[in-house]
Amino acid sequence: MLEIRNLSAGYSEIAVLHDLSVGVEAGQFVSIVGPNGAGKSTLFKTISGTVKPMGGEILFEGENLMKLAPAARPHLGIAHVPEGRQVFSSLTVLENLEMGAITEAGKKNWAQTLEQIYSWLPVLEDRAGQFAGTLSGGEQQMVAIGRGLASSPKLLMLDEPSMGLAPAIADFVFDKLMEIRKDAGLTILLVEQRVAEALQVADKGYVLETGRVVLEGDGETLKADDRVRQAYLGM
Ligand SMILES: Nc1ncnc2c1ncn2[C@@H]1O[C@H](COP(=O)(O)OP(=O)(O)OP(=O)(O)O)[C@@H](O)[C@H]1O
Repeated sequence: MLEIRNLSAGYSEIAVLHDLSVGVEAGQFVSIVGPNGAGKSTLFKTISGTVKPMGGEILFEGENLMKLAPAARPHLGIAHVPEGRQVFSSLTVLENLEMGAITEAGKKNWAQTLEQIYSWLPVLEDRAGQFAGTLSGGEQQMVAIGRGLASSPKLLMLDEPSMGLAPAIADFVFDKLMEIRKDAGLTILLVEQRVAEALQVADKGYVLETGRVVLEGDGETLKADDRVRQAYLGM
């Protein structure tokens, strides 16, 4: 579904991603883990189009994303749930979800999608009329995920959904992602600093360090890898 080949990207001529290749097949749950500053968010921004690549290729269902404006990419079925949630604070929960339904597929399936979002994340129905800025961090993360789902995507990209959340709430978010993926047959690309949890749920994982893929493999194997255990799991 998503094929990233030899990608280089960065800011003002300074490369942050170097010759990076990542593949995501339809229906897969793929996690990208790595320390602060490794380039995880930059990778997502390059896929979404807010960062311009310096070289390489990004293909989504065979289509060259680099030829498409950032605004066109959600319409192909790519949803980006950004780091730090970025909910619209002065809009209600429902209005935030509606903002996600900007794509043709999102508009067409809206009633059904909203029902499905509420069944996965009932707190959003309970708080539909509440201003998003007044929600807890965990609830705001649900809004951000719900807003991504509202576009009826094929690929849901989540940038550190556990950031700033208590461990129990973070676990809840991971469980929800598994449930949504199973129910909707959605493809998920996750960026996370919670390495153990992210690899636990993943079919495939990549370890990113200073903008390069240093390890890749299926989630279980990577979690058991000595280098991962020592560097990220404190074992
Ligand atoms: N707008 C920007 N302008 C210049 N440099 C940037 C910009 N955004 C990020 N960087 C730099 O790019 C590098 C990678 O940052 P990025 O946010 O992609 O890492 P990350 O792996 O997502 O980190 P974190 O887990 O802390 O969010 C860092 O050195 C960062 O300082």
